[in-house]
Amino acid sequence: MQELIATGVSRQHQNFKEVIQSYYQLTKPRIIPLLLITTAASMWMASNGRVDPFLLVVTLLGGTLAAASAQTLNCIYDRDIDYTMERTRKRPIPSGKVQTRHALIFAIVLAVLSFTLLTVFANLLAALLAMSGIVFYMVVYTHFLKRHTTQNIVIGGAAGAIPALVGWAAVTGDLSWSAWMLFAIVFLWTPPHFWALALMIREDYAKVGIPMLPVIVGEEETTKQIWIYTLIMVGSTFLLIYPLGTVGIVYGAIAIILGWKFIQKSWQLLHNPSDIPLARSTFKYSIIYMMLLCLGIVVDTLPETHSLTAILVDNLQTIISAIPIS
Ligand code: HEM
Ligand SMILES: CC(C)=CCC/C(C)=C/CC/C(C)=C/COP(=O)(O)OP(=O)(O)O
Repeated sequence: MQELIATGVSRQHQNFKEVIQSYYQLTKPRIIPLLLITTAASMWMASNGRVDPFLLVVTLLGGTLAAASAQTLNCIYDRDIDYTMERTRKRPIPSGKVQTRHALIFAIVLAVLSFTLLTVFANLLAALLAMSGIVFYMVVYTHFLKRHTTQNIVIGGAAGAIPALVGWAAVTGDLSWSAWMLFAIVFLWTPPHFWALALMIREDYAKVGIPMLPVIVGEEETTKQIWIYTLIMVGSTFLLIYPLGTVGIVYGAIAIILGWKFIQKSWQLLHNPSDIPLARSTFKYSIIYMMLLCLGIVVDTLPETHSLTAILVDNLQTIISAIPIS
């Protein structure tokens, strides 16, 4: 009955549209697009810029269903703390809009649909990887780590990096160093992404006893960790160029500009650990960063970009000699 107290909403009083909206909210839909962007970038890399549109659609759909299932399971498991935290108490389960049992059925249906879709239209490896994402996020992150260690999101972050593997596997049927490299980039990006947010909402986590890093070690140590992870993560983005050679100079230029800005933000945060607007801006930037970096991968791997850069390089001599030097 406590489920119904948060907002006073009764299940009997929901119309069809509200029911659909409640199930939609269970999937934490705002996070899914970025997971799909990493999947898509990986597909572009794996296919040298020539992605089969049908495969792209089914893989992204399968990925969406898997992520939605994982998030729904997380909403079920965390319904007690979600009820207590300000930010999460209006979620469908703590607010009494969806019954736990129905949410569980919904999550299972989503997972089955995802597995079937990916197995039939992509391949078994992509399907198994998507399922491993659900299991890892649910069992390793949500059950074992989230409530027990400050390293929860460092290790648990691997779940959020799995979509990068799904994309590569869907195209090639196996995994390569480049797939693992994109996985590593998302993995290393997760701590700065999440800890910047956790600096803003640490009181909420403290209230429910979740040992997120800023709650346990304070702001200064957290910003130090954000700084270290940002440096390693930005450095790692260049390994896709050398030694892996999967992307080229267009991606390189984009990675330098985006990475420099991320480093600047983390540096500022390191010197102003209590600056909440700065933490917010770093969190928001982390999302834009990942979006644009993935876009950089897509643009770089397009055959048109290759032709254009080849023409530019061929004509570099002529272009340079045409520049008037006084
Ligand atoms: C263990 C790893 C991660 C944790 C703990 C985490 C945690 C969070 C939390 C708590 C929020 C705020 C959501 C809200 O206000 O309801 C958030 C927002 C967000 N996260 Fe993460 N995140 C993780 C990994 C990722 C990954 C891997 C991605 C995608 C590649 C991602 C993408 C996003 C996006 C796009 C938002 C903004 C949603 C909005 O517009 O409100 N996150 N994250
Ligand atoms: C391939 C596949 C299906 C992968 C799963 C990827 C996945 C669902 C990643 C989610 C990462 C994330 C937003 C965690 C927040 O959880 P939280 O419980 O800490 O957030 P909360 O405090 O908002 O509940």
